[in-house]
Amino acid sequence: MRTTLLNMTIDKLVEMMPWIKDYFSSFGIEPAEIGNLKLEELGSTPGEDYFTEKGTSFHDFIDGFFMFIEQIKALQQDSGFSINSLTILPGRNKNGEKEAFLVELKKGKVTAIVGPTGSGKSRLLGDIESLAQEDTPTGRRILVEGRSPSDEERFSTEGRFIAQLSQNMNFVMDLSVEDFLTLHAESRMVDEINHIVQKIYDTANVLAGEPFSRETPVTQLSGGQSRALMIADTALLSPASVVLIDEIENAGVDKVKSLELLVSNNKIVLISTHDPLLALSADQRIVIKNGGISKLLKTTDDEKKHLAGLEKIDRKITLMRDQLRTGEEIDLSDLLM
Ligand SMILES: Nc1ncnc2c1ncn2[C@@H]1O[C@H](COP(=O)(O)OP(=O)(O)OP(=O)(O)O)[C@@H](O)[C@H]1O
Repeated sequence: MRTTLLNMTIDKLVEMMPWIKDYFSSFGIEPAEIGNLKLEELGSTPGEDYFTEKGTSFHDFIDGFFMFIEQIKALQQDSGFSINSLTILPGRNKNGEKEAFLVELKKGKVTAIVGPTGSGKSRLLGDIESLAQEDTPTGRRILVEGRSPSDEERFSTEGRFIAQLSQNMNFVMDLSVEDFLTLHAESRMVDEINHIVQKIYDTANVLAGEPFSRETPVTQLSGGQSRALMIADTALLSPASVVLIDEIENAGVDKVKSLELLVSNNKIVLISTHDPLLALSADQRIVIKNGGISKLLKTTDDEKKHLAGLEKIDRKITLMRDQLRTGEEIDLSDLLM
């Protein structure tokens, strides 16, 4: 790797690892001014004398450069804890009665949260998001890898391992989609920024019903487009290993594909939903009644067998909804009666 990097131009290195600009700056070197030069050529321009003046040598500068990369890579691996399991210890329902179930949530598995409106689905997501320790109305406790979370895990905003996609996504910054994704990729210190930005953008366009351009300001995206962008961003760039989703079905995104994308990235996914297709796509479902977890159901083989049929019905309804929106006549020909 050392030889490959020594043969790359400064421009290419900065494109791959924007954070290395800081290393050059610490030697008073502005990378943009020497962008065309290969790393190994810095021995002649600015030259050995320049490094001597800075109290070092070209050799030490290069050694430091590779050490800097190693350190940042180690930091990247540490940022965002990788979580294999969460446990929900029983709290109380709205009548103060104890919940009967302890629920384990495992990496790569989807859990649906179902129950009537106002029953407490969002509350459960909120308990998990805040890693509740008997300090919310439900009195639940959430364990991380079977132990109580540290204060840092609960309250630090750095390296949070839980991402929440809420029903309303409001962007406060007026950036284009491309600038927003680039900014996020830079802050995550990933290599190949352009590549990941393109991948998230392409994926978001597949998930969103109506396509959007990279130049669109994020504040002008429709509800469905902004959710699609955040889902793709969370799945492909966020270090979070737990993703909480509040009612994806009304968001105007391809819900099944969204779920597949999140699960394929080995995350713990919880989704509050009224949608049978989503609920049965999950591995298990928590039933909430009157503020408490009243049942924990594993998705049965029989239910899974019917998923394909359910998906067909769902596609038909989506098509009819689109026809309704665009003022076309609704095609009822192949509707099952
Ligand atoms: N165990 C509980 N004890 C006390 N209050 C609770 C409990 N569970 C939920 N609540 C409260 O009940 C209210 C409704 O809960 P919540 O918003 O979570 O319902 P929901 O199922 O998400 O509803 P919707 O389907 O309409 O989004 C909230 O104010 C919530 O804090």
